[in-house]
Amino acid sequence: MNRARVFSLVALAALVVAGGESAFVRQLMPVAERSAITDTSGRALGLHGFSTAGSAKSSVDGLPRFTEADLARENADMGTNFVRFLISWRAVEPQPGIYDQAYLAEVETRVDWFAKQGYHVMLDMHQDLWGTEIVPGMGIGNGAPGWATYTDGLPIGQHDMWELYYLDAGVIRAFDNFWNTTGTHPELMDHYVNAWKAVATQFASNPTVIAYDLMNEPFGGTLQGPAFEAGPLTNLYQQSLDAIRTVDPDSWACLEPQAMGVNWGLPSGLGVVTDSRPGEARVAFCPHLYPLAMDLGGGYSGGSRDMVDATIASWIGNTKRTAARLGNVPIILGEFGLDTTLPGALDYVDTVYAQMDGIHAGVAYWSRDNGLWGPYDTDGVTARNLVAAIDRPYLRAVAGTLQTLSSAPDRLEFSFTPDAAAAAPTELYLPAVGFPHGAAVDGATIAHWDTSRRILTLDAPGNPAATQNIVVVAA
Ligand SMILES: CN(C)c1ccc(C(=O)NC[C@H]2N[C@H](CO)[C@@H](O)[C@@H]2O)cc1
Repeated sequence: MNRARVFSLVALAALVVAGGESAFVRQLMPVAERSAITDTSGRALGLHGFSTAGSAKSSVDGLPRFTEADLARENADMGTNFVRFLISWRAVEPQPGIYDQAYLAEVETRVDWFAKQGYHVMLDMHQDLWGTEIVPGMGIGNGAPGWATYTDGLPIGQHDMWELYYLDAGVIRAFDNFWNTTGTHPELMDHYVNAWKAVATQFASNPTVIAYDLMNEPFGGTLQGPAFEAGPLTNLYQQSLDAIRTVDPDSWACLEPQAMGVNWGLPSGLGVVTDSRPGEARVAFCPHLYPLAMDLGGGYSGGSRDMVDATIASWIGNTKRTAARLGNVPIILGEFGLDTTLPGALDYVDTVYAQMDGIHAGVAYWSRDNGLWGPYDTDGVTARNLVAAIDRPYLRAVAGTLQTLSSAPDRLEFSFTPDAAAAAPTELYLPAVGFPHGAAVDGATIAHWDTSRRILTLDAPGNPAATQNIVVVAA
């Protein structure tokens, strides 16, 4: 990325930070335990996986170029257990009020692939730059259907850097019409909400789908910062969750902040979304992390590394505060990723996963597509450097409340408060490279070691009342 582009984006971000959280609000942040995303056995889930896949943005059928064999390879190579699966409004609702049941069935076929491998699926209603029809036939954006695209004839230029399209009047207008900032298309948000209801109707009874990521990287058009996030964005999320709950009482709603600024470590002004379900709310906060300094091309080394580390520190603090404000909700890092040929790229990946361990956040790497950002070469088979970086020890599921977690290539250490009501045991994934002969465990007894899937299962603790401190090392 050239410097001019970076600084134009930073200037935009500066506009956003003005409306960010005040120091006074920060003082009020409650310091309380965040809830967890749980499975049907009541275990707190650790989620490691990929966004699958960017190829769905432009495919005719709206599905990613991803096969069951690709999933088997990913599971064998990296032991992942989670997928942020890209779907699109254009495919769900190709004509106003008409829902493509064949498409939803094709998505469910892929969900069943993940189910067979013991994965958890989050469906991501993906968009970038609004939709494919912002400039008919040019395939610039993705997500929204053509019938919901109203640029009102305002100009859209041509840019080498795709992000700069967000500055074009026609793109901004398409978003302004959707968010009803113009007041001329109040029907669009209603359609979006009902599209989510159609998706939730399809998957409400499918336990493999645990969450709905309500909108990818929302953009407010002329509305930026809290005016957008605490206004129409929170309103859309509330309406979407209310509609989902009429058919699906149990899936989590993952709320993304606006991408502008927040991806880069600035605070989010997202408002509280209430959950009508009986019992604990099932809302999660799902920001993305893309340090602007990484875009300077310096990768994760030298001065660029220092700036990236500062961004990560800011991002962690702001993310924790927003998750607390939303109701001490779980956190999923919905996207992070980079060109892994950049200097220090794998150190960056290690740093991000270590930081996510520290806040018990799930992680979906961007993305599962083949090539320089992904785990496999363009042939989809040859493993790239990223495979070894993502093949790392992690907690798949904890039969209680996680208190602390840290990991290294050949060690995983955690503490948790057991929940006697959990109907399944604590599980860990341990890669072959760090645990070639399995594991030795201090603080618990091993119930089972699945050598082929590399899953370690621990016995329930003898004294469930006490916090358990567990250290897992190579045997
Ligand atoms: C100016 N705005 C609104 C903007 C700028 C930059 C990004 C971005 O890089 N996003 C990071 C990655 N996320 C998408 C998929 O969700 C990928 O295409 C981007 O690389 C987003 C928004």
